[in-house]
Amino acid sequence: MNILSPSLLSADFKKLGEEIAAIDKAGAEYVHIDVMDGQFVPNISYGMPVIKSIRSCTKRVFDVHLMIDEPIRYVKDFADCGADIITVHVEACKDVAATLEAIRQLGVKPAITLNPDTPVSAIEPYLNQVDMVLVMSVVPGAGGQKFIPESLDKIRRIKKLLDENRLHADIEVDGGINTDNVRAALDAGANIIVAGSAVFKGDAAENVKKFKELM
Ligand SMILES: O=C(CO)[C@H](O)[C@H](O)COP(=O)(O)O
Repeated sequence: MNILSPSLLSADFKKLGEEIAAIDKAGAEYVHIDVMDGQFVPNISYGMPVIKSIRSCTKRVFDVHLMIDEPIRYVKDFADCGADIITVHVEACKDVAATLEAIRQLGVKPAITLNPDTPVSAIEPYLNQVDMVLVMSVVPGAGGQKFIPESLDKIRRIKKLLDENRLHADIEVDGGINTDNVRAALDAGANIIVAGSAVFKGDAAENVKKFKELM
């Protein structure tokens, strides 16, 4: 089944609860939550207190993407505030295997991601430890950027590696996805779609429905 994970980064923060209720009711299966620390990426977004407070707004899966240095320091805090999936950057961890294992031990699904200029070979050793691989199709740090077309090849290569090794991890794609390119991402092998501005610009419920029809 293909899954939509709207990114709250583009939501209207002054009515976050209403925005989450709208995407939930319209059928989005996940809620994508981008945490930025001003170190791994230049921007700072939001963290544990916000996630804890919105946890009561929905029962949907909280898909937490940590754009932070040394995320192992905080994985327990994110698990405690309601994360169901925690994604860490291969570039941000001193010990990637230990970080993924720490997430697993907390009863949360571990996932790994890589920046657009990081080769697939960097994540290959960890594919047997993760429930999901996130392919960043923009440079992480901000919503509203243009999809990098080479990301489709990356998705295909990761899908091939997973299949060859009989691994069943999901493939998520994040950055610049809209109703014009979502089909290409799915056809390349992604099964979880993150969309921020294409969902929250305009009527979020209507936009979720349009995505779901195409998926
Ligand atoms: O991780 C992100 C940025 O680092 C966002 O999730 C991503 O960019 C989604 O926003 P949009 O769909 O507007 O590109």
